[in-house]
Amino acid sequence: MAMATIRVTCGAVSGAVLSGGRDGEDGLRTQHGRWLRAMAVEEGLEDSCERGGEGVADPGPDSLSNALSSLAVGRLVARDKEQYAILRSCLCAFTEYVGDGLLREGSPEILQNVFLLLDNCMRRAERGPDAAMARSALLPFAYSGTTEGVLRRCFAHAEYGGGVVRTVEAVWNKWRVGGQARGSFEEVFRDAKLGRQHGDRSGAKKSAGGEFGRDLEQYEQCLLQLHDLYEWLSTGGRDSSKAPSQIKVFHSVLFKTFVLSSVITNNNDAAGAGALMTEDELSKFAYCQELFDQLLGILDGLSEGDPIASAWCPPDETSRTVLGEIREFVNNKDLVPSGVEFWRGKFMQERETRRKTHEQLQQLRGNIRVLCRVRPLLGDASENVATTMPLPGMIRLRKSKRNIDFEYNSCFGGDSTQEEVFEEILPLVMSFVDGYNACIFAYGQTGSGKTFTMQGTNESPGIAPRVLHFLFQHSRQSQETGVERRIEFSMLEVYNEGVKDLMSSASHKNLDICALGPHQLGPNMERVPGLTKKTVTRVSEIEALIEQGTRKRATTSHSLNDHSSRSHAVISIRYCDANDAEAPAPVLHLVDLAGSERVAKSGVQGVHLKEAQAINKSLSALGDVIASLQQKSSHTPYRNSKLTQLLQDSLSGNSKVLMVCNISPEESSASETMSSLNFAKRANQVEAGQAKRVNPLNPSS
Ligand SMILES: Nc1ncnc2c1ncn2[C@@H]1O[C@H](COP(=O)(O)OP(=O)(O)OP(=O)(O)O)[C@@H](O)[C@H]1O
Repeated sequence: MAMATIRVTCGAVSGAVLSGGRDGEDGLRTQHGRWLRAMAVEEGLEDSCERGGEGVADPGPDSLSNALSSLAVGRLVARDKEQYAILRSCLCAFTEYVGDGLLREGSPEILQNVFLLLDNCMRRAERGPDAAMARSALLPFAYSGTTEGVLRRCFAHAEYGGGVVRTVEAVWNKWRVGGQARGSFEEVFRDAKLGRQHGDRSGAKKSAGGEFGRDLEQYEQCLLQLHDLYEWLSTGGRDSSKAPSQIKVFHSVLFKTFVLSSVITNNNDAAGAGALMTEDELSKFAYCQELFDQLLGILDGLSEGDPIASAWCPPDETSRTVLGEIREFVNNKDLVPSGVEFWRGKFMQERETRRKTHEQLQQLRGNIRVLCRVRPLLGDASENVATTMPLPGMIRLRKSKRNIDFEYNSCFGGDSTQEEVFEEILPLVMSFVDGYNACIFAYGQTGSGKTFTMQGTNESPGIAPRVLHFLFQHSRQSQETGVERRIEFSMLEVYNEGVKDLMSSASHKNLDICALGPHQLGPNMERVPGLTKKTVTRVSEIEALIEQGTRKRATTSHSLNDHSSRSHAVISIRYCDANDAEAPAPVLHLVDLAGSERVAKSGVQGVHLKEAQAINKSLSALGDVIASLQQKSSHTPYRNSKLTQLLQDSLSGNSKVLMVCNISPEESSASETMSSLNFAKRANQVEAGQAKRVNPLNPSS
């Protein structure tokens, strides 16, 4: 319905061109006819002018009107050379009028229509089945230096009203995108204004209704162009080689549409809601906005590698700002773009491929893998949430009204289960049973779910008990194939820079850490000599051991967590060859770090303040080690804390390492969350190198 109305209106535009608008001086039509006749003679088209019905003196309103309205709606029958020739003559005539300064204050419609047609010609010449013909017929004319000169003169007529200026600007911008014009619109416009010989702005001011009408006409043109572009973009079989030229058109149409839509909206608002628009105009306006949204939706969903996405690069800052505004404008609305699903699917597919490739590369380099887990909201469900997961593997943090995106190997939301998390770390556990050292450490603010993830509860067991269950299963299977395994379990804590054995029934005395460097420790040498190791043979023993260790572990209550761990807990599991006590066995460390919150925020004092300071010292030492590994420094400061001395074997390339970054979703925790996410990002960049098998317990794997 909307499209039919547009054609009628465009016909009226052409009619205005032919009748010379409101010029009325010495008869534009006569002059026009004179020019056209000369052109027609030059082109050898006298016959067709005569066929127009009004003789050679005037090519006839019908033929020209038809040709112009065809052009205006972008429906020119291209194969008709004759039509192009007439159009070309017509355009030449109008342009010459402008060039000769014959168009004065009385002729804004003509000026505007000339540019509409110019604009349309350029569009026709850039695409469509008859592009080649249109190009040869029109482009030399439209892109010629003469036209640039004419455009410059037109700026001098800017006082005809905002509508004309905007049309000129849109045409000019299109030229700039095509690399045809020199200088920016603003510069040329300013120059033209300075060089203007006469002109009375106030006298030439148009009524709001007049300008508004012209804006709508242009808007209709945009609508047609947008419609074509939308169809092209949303078709799966579109030809990607045409993407750059399509995007050029797209840029300028979007720009123009945006300018026009704000002008129309402003005009309408100024005159009272809906006052200037008829119902039909409103529906056109809405249709245009909808198309516009859909186009942007498609662009948003394009993957990085898509030729359109790479061509979609705003030419300068101004356009970038305009595009930013367009996006804001579109994002404010609650539209579900229909054609977007296809592109979204494609995008997700490509993203997944990219993620897998990236992961393979990380494995080759021996990067620390990072898994991020968001704790569900606890207690006050009305608290504002600062974290979302817009895409797989991505965490978005909203902080100080800004969105910051972080990408990791995998991310888990508040509704994730312990099973899902274990499934994600299973490849690492498989590597461990295959003979590699491994380390999983949980990092995060206090109360963010580290202990829940690493140890869990009886109802919802975490990583440690699940790993042990898995090892029991695995050892049973290998027994069937004649290989006997033994599982050794130890648990210690680093508390106030002392190392304590959590499995020992003896007094809670501190243990020493072997001073040898990471590559100096022999295969069966102990990093913590004297640490109790329990051989576990039954599933039922596991829970009891973990519970015993956890009971002994230092916890306290402070303002952020009722049962906060004030120490770093390390569970170490050895998977040994039961028949060969001398055979080197791989070790898996499961590290539940103490909370990384700032001392002031936890609100502790006295002895707990000392604990907090020790935690901060060791975590900042861990941060220094990570930074040094990330920067590949020649020296890594493992010795600065007990925690880093303990973890040096895992971080120095002897192990496969995975970090779980636990975060709290609440807005009030955004600063702590940000620092955890940054820490995890740095850790993810660490290339520790490929770990080697300690002992190929399973040579076939
Ligand atoms: N994914 C989850 N699902 C359900 N409850 C959770 C989850 N993560 C954490 N919790 C709950 O949140 C609270 C705090 O979790 P937890 O004690 O594991 O945090 P923490 O990071 O270990 O804290 P701290 O560093 O102070 O020891 C606990 O009551 C825990 O049960």
